[in-house]
Formats: sequence, structure tokens, C-alpha cells
Amino acid sequence: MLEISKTRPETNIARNIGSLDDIRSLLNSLPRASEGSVIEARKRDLELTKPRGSLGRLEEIVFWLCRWQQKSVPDMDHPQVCVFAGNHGITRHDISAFPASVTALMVENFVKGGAAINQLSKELGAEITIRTLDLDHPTCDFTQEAAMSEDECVDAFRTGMEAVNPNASLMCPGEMGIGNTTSAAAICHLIWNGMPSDWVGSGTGINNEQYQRKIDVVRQAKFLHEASVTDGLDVLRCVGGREIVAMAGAIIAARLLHVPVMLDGFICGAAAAALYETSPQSLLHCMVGHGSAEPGHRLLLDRIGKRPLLDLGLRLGEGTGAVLAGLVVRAAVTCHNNMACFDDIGLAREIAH
Ligand SMILES: O=C(O)c1ccc[n+]([C@@H]2O[C@H](COP(=O)([O-])O)[C@@H](O)[C@H]2O)c1
Ligand SMILES: Cc1cc2nc[nH]c2cc1C
Repeated sequence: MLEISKTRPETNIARNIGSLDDIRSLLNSLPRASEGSVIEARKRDLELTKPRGSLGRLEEIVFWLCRWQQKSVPDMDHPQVCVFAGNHGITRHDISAFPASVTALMVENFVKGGAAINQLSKELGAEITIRTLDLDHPTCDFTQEAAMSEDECVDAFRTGMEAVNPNASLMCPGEMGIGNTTSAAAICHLIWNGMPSDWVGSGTGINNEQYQRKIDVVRQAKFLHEASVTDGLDVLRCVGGREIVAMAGAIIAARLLHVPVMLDGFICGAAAAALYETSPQSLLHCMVGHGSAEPGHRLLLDRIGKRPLLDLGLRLGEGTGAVLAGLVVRAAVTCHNNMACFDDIGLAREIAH
């Protein structure tokens, strides 16, 4: 189940991606939804033994799965979580409650099966794919220079693309990276302006001095980079992290492979925000699993026009909120595929509706 090396046959999905411009072209030519697949599912939904619309968002989930899986019978047989780990140069400013070395320790924990994401993935029966992104070479301190060169950014995007299993029913992107709530806040501040304090939260649980420094790092990042960024991909290169770029790559590969995506918390949201800023169509195949306790996440979700499925006060990352929402998706599919129809119980549909 657990895969840290690239054991799956290459999909070759990233073969034409060698520059940010290649990614821009890709974002402008993504496959569209298959409305035809939804027609059968809507018809069946009307026959099921329940008042019309009474399963609320579970019904919406089923139609969304059919639309993006291109199947008239939705499938949750093979969910996947892709966890990406990266290190951040800005940790030198002491903006996290934990040292950067925890990123690598947590990757070992993922591999041994001891993290929260391992337990939740087991609950869902999800394949876990773990990719480390050059942990020994943190990104550059983005208060001084761009976090990544174009090549580094494109490499991370490609790693994300290649992690997605073409046979997945649902893909949940997750991340681990000490310092990455600062990076996510800087991404949002560069894209949507506002005040740094709109986007900065307490991450792993920082004290007041660390919070003030974090605000300052985000302010400096905007001051240094705002004149040179033209779109969300530039923003990712200038103030993102490799694991954040990899999540963006995984989200886009999933679209190409007809795999719907369940987004996770604030950092995953920042990856999605950068894609949305570059091409708003690029997130149509995504739902949001949960609303994070990081305050910037709610603002971000308003900006990208998405409503989370769950609200559990999580602020862990790793893909945990997305996988929990995957359990709701499984429940929706089980109802849709297994409920009896009005005919089966001897009730005419005209009476039922
Ligand atoms: O997903 C979230 O919304 C979330 C909110 C707060 C913290 N995290 C996790 O905590 C780490 C980043 O926190 P920090 O304080 O080091 O920036 C990183 O590994 C994230 O996975 C994740
Ligand atoms: C222990 C720990 C686990 C995490 N998982 C995701 N981010 C994390 C940050 C820390 C500090």
C-alpha cells in the first residue's frame, strides 16, 4: 500500500512539461466535464427510495464523481492520498513552533505507518503515495530572493503529476513541511492582497513573537515579489514550497486522468489558489474536504468559490481532512449504488414525488 519510491509504471504524464509556460498552456487546455455521464446518475437518483434532494450534498457528490470520472455509476474502489514533503528557507526566521528537522522525521513516520494520515487512510482503504522533494535542499528564503528557480519549480510540479495513480477513484493531495503555513499565507497575500494578518495564523501553534515575525516575513515577501509576478504560477515559484508546487501538479494530473480531487486544508488550498489565479477552470474537478482552523482558509475558500464538506477544527495537513471527507464520498456512493428503487418496494414514482 505504502509507496515512497516510484514503483508504479511511469504514466509519462509530465513528458511535455519543461517550463512554466508549458504548464500555462496545459492549464488553458484542460479536459472538460462529461455531462453525459451524469444523466444516468440523475435518473437513478430520482428512483431511489427517498424524497427528492433529501440526501443533500451526498447527491451533489455523486453527480460530481460521475461528471469527472466519466462514469454513469460512480466508483470509490481505489481512493489515493498523495503526501508531498518539502523544506523551507524561511524557517530561519523562527516562524514555526517546530524545527525544520521535523519534516524528515514525519516522513519516516508516514513510511512506518504511525501518522494520523496512515490511520485515516486505512479507515478509507486509500493507497498512500509519499514523495519527498529534495528535503536536504530547502527552498531559498523568499524575503531575500525567489524561493525556487524555474527549473526547480517545474521539477516539483512534474513530481506531483507523476505521483497520481491513473486508476484512482479520488485523489487527496496532502503535505508536510515545517514553515509552510507562512508560504501559504504569502501566496494568498500576493494573489489577493488584503493585510498580511488576513492570511497569517498560528500554524503548528506559535507564540506572539513568532506570530509578529511571520506577519513581517509575509509583508516582506509581497514587497519583494509583487512587481515581478504575473500569475499564480509565478507566485508559486517566488514564495511557494516544493511540496506546494507538487500538490498543484497532482491536482492538474488528476484532471488529465479523469480523477476527481478532494482538497485538504490551508496549504493545499494555497496550491489550488495559485492554479485558480492562473486559470479559474482548473479547479472544476475539485471539492474541498474541510475548512481548516487556519483563519486564512475561509477567506481563500470564499475567493475560489468553494464550500468545505466538513468543519472539524483540523489544522494538521497531511491530507487528513481530505481523506475524512473521502469517507463521506464513500457513503454517498454506497447509498447511490445500493439503495432500493420505488418500484422495488411497490410505490409508484408519481406518488413518491
Ligand atoms: O492543513 C492545514 O490547514 C494546516 C494548518 C496548520 C498546520 N499545518 C501543518 O503544519 C505544518 C506547517 O505549520 P508551520 O507552523 O510550521 O507553518 C505543515 O506540516 C502542515 O502540514 C496544516
Ligand atoms: C508533529 C507534526 C506533524 C505534522 N503533520 C503535518 N504537519 C505537522 C507538523 C508537526 C509538528
